[in-house]
Amino acid sequence: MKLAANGASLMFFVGGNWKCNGTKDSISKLVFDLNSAQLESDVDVVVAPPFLYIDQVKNSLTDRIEVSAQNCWTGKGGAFTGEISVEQAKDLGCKWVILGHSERRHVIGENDEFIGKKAAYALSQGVGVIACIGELLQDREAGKTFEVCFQQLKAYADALPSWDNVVIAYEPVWAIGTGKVATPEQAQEVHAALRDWLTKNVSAEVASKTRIIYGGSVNGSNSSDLAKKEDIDGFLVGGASLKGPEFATIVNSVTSKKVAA
Ligand SMILES: O=C(CO)COP(=O)(O)O
Repeated sequence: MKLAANGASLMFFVGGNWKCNGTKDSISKLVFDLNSAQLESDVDVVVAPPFLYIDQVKNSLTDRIEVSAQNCWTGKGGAFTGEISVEQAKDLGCKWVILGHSERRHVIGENDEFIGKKAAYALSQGVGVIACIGELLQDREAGKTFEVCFQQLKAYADALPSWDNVVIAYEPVWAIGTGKVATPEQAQEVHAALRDWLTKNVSAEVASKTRIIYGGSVNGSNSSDLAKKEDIDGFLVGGASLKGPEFATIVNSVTSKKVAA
């Protein structure tokens, strides 16, 4: 297991990104299943419901699991029709916000600068950032995986005053929702390169204490092999996080990490 600068191990982190899925009824069932699940204690567990259901989830979900927003506005609220401010997400009990997700970059059209602004503002309000990055299939095929990921990481580095409350989520776009998971070796290679980039461009301390989690077709069958890799500090899960028992299996894959350490 990767050690923080102070010698303590990095806490495994598993997030469930529910995306734009669910109804009051299906979410109530999912919360029931999560509340009934046995979760290993040494894992930070977070779920990100759609905004409209955050209050319902906060009011019914065990405190063992923290709640994240899936997006936020770049600054304080006001005359921004359709937007949600960090203050509002925090008011409903969100401790985290997912930013820079590939669906926001490539479907909605958000760019690095806009994402960086959001991240800096969220941190300034005491909300942790799950900072997503990842290359498209065409980038990987053109041998540009590192170049693209480093550029996205640099945009965060340029915008953020501190990395204290940040988790990096490496999510190769070709693996998201496709059932085509990165192999443990492919994911490890990028995670190690990202850590190395942080060492050289931010600091050795930030590199060793920042969790780098993997996302893209993670499920209950592939999570333990991925978790064994040294630089994989957890997961950001989409589809499989909509099934409580399977999400619990992914959370509990931390046990294979402990064996591998
Ligand atoms: O986008 C993801 C998590 O943010 C991953 O989605 P899937 O797990 O459905 O591939």
